[in-house]
Amino acid sequence: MGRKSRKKQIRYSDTYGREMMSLANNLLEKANGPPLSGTKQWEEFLELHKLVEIIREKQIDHIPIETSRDEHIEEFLTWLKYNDVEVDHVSIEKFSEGYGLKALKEFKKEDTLLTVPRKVMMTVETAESSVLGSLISKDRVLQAMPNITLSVHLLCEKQLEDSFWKPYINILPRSYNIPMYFTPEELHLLKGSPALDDILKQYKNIGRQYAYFYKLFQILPNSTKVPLKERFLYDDYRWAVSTVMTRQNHIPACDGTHRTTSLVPLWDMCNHCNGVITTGFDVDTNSLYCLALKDFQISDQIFIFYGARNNAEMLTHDGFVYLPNSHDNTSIKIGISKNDPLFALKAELLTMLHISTSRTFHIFCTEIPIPPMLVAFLKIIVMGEDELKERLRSENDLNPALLLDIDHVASIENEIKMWRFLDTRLDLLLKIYHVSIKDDEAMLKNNDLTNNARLAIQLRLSEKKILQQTKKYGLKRKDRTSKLIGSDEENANGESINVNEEGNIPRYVNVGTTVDILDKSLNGEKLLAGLDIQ
Ligand SMILES: C[S@@+](CC[C@H](N)C(=O)[O-])C[C@H]1O[C@@H](n2cnc3c(N)ncnc32)[C@H](O)[C@@H]1O
Repeated sequence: MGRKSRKKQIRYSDTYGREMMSLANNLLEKANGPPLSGTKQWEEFLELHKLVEIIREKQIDHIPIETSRDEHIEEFLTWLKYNDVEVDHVSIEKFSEGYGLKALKEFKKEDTLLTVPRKVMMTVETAESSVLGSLISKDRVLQAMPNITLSVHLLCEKQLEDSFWKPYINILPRSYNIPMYFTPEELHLLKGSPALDDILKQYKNIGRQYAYFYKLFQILPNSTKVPLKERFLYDDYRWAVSTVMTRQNHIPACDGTHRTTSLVPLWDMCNHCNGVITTGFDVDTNSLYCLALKDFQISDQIFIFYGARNNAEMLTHDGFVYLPNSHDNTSIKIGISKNDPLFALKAELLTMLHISTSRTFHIFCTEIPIPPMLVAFLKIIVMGEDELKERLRSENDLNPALLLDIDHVASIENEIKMWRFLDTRLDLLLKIYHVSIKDDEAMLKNNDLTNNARLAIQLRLSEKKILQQTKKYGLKRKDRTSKLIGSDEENANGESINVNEEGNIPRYVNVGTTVDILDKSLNGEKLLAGLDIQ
């Protein structure tokens, strides 16, 4: 099928085999280490990376010369047609997002774009009935991890000259932009980003899996049909895992009892845009179907929506950063110190709201960036003893669940303290990046950046912008509270506390219920109701 290789059949020399086994043992031992964080995690990554690069260097001569994807498109379309996939209304073209589908006719919103029958899909079930089947029945890793099974299945089929899926495999990308392909310098640009932890874990996992399978394939009997004993390169495994990661879908298993992980030819040529999920599976026709998420004119690129992911997930699992991402968010970790004398009371109140005392929250790029759980957490973390005790008694209007409502003002002092607390936390997070938004914007103007470096900078910039917008939002709410209530005063800690005309600190305000205190001091203006925060 037009694939040329430098060496038709690789016969490993004894020296290569011995060296590789020693490197695989070393990699397995290192990658099996306990999870680390911070500087230790980065140092571990550098060690793993060094080892993996030694392995890649050793295998460089075994990497075949790949043909271009273009050369295989016609053959792929013929294969699809032969297997009952309707391909007359779309074509495969190159776009800025890589290859994608172009509309050859007008599609109205909700028209059927594609139907792909199960028989062309590569799934965990087809893996079980393939040359890999007997190994899956014995190996616990393959049994427990469907993505890995599908990746190894794909790799086996890639090695088999007579694979049913050869025309599909030939049009798959040759390489990816997911962070597993980044150099340490490119990854270092993500310092400060919460995404880095997941990315380094992903790198370690792939290293561990590669070493595990390398050893496993070496001890397979010579009679094995698994075609990976003779050739199992790190680059091949990384490619297979990346292919599955960026293209997989879940469909009902043949017997309908569970979902199975699958690769769906043609459907997986669609690139992503904002929207809603329009892909489903019709069990009657045993086909995946995909509807148009909007009108597409002739020659438009056909996009689908991959799902609500933030840009960190997009980069880690899909290899791109989507700048108009309406689901973008970033995470912020907050915990109550065990040394806080009010820890027990705060913990009790948080437990009533099913919030743990230390956790990660997501903040969004939406009009109200802060989710209800974080609102409650912020109110509780800055509460004084009396307020906590009163809330815990849940009397009158002080039901703890009200704390989840951003428009519920626990007390003016509490309101101001919570936004101030958040502001300090956000400042700290912004500082961890070491590079300002302005610097990032300037760096992105540099045309010499590698594609991976550009992606890393785009991600950290999008995260910082969310932190910055949230900071603005919090400060506006705090300032509005201060202005509406009266003059600013400072308590003994130098913190400003607001007093009303009578010189009292208003305590509890439920917007929409007990607004009397505010109504008195604000000439009837409702605090926080209808805030327009840009
Ligand atoms: C399911 S595949 C889509 C087909 C792919 N473009 C190809 O050439 O085979 C997903 C990959 O397409 C690319 N992609 C999809 N949507 C994108 C977007 N909006 N911007 C940039 N790249 C995108 C990413 O490389 C992603 O990993």
